[in-house]
Amino acid sequence: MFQPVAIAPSILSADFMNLGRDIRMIEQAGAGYVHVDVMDGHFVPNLTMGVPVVKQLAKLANIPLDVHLMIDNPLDELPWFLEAGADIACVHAEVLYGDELRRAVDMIHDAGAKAAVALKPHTPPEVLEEVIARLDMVLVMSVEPGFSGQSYIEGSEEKVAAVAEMARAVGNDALLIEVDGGVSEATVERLTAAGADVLVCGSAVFGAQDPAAALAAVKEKGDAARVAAIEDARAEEALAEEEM
Ligand SMILES: O=C(CO)[C@@H](O)[C@H](O)COP(=O)(O)O
Ligand SMILES: [Co+2]
Repeated sequence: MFQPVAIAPSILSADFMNLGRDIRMIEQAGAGYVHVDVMDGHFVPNLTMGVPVVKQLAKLANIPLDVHLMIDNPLDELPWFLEAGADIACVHAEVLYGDELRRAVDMIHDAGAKAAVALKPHTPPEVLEEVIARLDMVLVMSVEPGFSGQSYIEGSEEKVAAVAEMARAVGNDALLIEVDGGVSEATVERLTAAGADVLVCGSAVFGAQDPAAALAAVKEKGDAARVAAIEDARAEEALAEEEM
């Protein structure tokens, strides 16, 4: 069944002096989430925003906050971000060892939020094996985390397809797959055709002359590619049945 894609504009690329105005603008343009890039200067070489800003964003936004935690110590800091109002809390698999990934997912769910795990471009989806059945979202990074405005890493859509296959195999039909990094009108179609549900857009939206129109254009292309992928799959099924 067709489910429209959701756009999650990254507030990191917005005007920090006018966050309320920019949030209203993306809400009116049809954004599904506000993507919040928290960077600690350790896990990534950039320092962005912390708990007080997330708290203010939670007050401003009428759509869910999707908080991408690019931090070294998520188990220590998760409680603060959950308390601050993260609707989706997304931790990086690369800094969680042994049973820590499972504990992070439990901590997020116990706080009533949705649990997401992010994978850097070189992290294989197999690291999700133990938790994928219970996850609400997987974030596939299509650039090295740290900065907005980077170019999409070609082939990232293959990881999206691999995550979609893993979710199907464990029966997690509700899992959302989010893609983050270099998503634009030029890259969205291959991503949604591969199974992406949520598209983070930083520079493609806030760097455009008309951000609302840019958001709508990415969404329109993503939805169209999704419809086409469903139609292709149906046609293949019908052909296979005829041949039986
Ligand atoms: O998490 C990150 C970068 O680490 C992203 O959310 C970017 O901030 C998205 O920006 P664009 O690549 O869309 O410009
Ligand atoms: Co991000």
